Amino acid sequence: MLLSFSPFLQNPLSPPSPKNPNPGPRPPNSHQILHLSTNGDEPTYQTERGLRFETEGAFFRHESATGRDLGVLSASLYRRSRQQLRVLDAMCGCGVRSLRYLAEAGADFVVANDANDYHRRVILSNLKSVDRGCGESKRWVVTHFDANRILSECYLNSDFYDLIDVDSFGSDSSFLRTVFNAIKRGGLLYLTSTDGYSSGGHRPYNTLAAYGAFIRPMPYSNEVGLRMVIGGAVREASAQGYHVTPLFSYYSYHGPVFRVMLTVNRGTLPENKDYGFISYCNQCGNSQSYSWEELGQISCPCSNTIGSRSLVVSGPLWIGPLHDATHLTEMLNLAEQWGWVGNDTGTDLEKLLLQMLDESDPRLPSGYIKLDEVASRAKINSPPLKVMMSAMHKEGYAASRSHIASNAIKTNCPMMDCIRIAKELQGC
Ligand SMILES: C[S@@+](CC[C@H](N)C(=O)[O-])C[C@H]1O[C@@H](n2cnc3c(N)ncnc32)[C@H](O)[C@@H]1O
Repeated sequence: MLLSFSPFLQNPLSPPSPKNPNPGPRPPNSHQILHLSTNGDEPTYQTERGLRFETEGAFFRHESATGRDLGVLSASLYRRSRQQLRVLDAMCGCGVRSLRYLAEAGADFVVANDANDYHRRVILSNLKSVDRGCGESKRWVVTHFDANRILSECYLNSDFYDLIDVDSFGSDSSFLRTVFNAIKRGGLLYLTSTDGYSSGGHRPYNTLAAYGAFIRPMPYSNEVGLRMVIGGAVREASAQGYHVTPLFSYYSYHGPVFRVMLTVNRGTLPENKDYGFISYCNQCGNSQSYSWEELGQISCPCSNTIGSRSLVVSGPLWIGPLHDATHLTEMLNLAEQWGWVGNDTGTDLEKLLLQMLDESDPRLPSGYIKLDEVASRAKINSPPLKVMMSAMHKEGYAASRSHIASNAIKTNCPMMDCIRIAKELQGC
């Protein structure tokens, strides 16, 4: 049951006023016990981009630093263009993102929320560090609500956010019902899913039940995973009178993790032409995208039709661009300005952003072609990626690396021509 706050109580999310320094009533389901280190150990500290914070007992993964970097870059660009940034970090763990949105993106106000109030001491300690120990700040508040509840409260209190970060365990889909009503027009939604199993297409009916999309095994299932996350947001946004546009989409094999940054705007799109289906033909290796209107025409150049076992179809999912090239360029410029290019979080951010920019070429279709698959179909050794790409470019095809798979090419070159080019390169 959804509990709403009494109108006589302060909205738990509003910053404390000088008259009422208390950030709000404690949630009915939480308690005041602060769990300090029980074994007498010193708190464990981590450092990310020069910021020091505690993680004791809370969920924290160093491997997610790149995802946090990308989020902070987008948030900072938003802050610069809109002159304001109110963030709801709906599942903050130890509060590292909240800390980074405050310290690096210049957020004006952050709600650091995590259902688990066991983390309270750690989150408070981390956020206090942003004010250099000056005590409770007007710039942030720590809460311990279920994410769906806090998102619903935002709507009921007309308390809207410029950026909502949903960093859930597993699928993000159970938070999509409530999240749109808590976002400002033109605001940002940063979604994360760690459900790599569903995008693999091994249990399509389970995926259909959970996501409303029927997903079959395809060689580029990790890109399908990103398209599933965006597609879920497209569907739910549309049902609630909004539409979303991806700014960037990021897959990391640490997890695996699927992250997408979306802008949310009011109004459904009349056609939703980027929400459709992808087919993959196991016989010839070609993929194609289809709108809803084209559903009855699904077939393959090798004359496989939908009834055949080897032609599989996944969807509905996002079949449009994974990134906004202008936004990526701005992120790259900002990363350079901040001295963030280089390898200090384990991922070369410059290389990643450049790869994502290459992937933004509008001529490139959904999916990618793995060179192992080309080699196996051509019955030759796997061709070198750079040589293969350059040969494709010479023939006028669009071709780019994929940030998702190191030995794969995103291209509009049909598999038949990939095989021919690979053979020619090896003198076959
Ligand atoms: C993946 S972790 C978040 C990590 C954090 N954002 C970071 O970058 O380090 C997920 C967090 O969500 C919290 N959580 C799980 N279910 C939740 C829910 N329904 N509402 C709010 N928080 C939830 C967990 O306690 C956990 O700390």
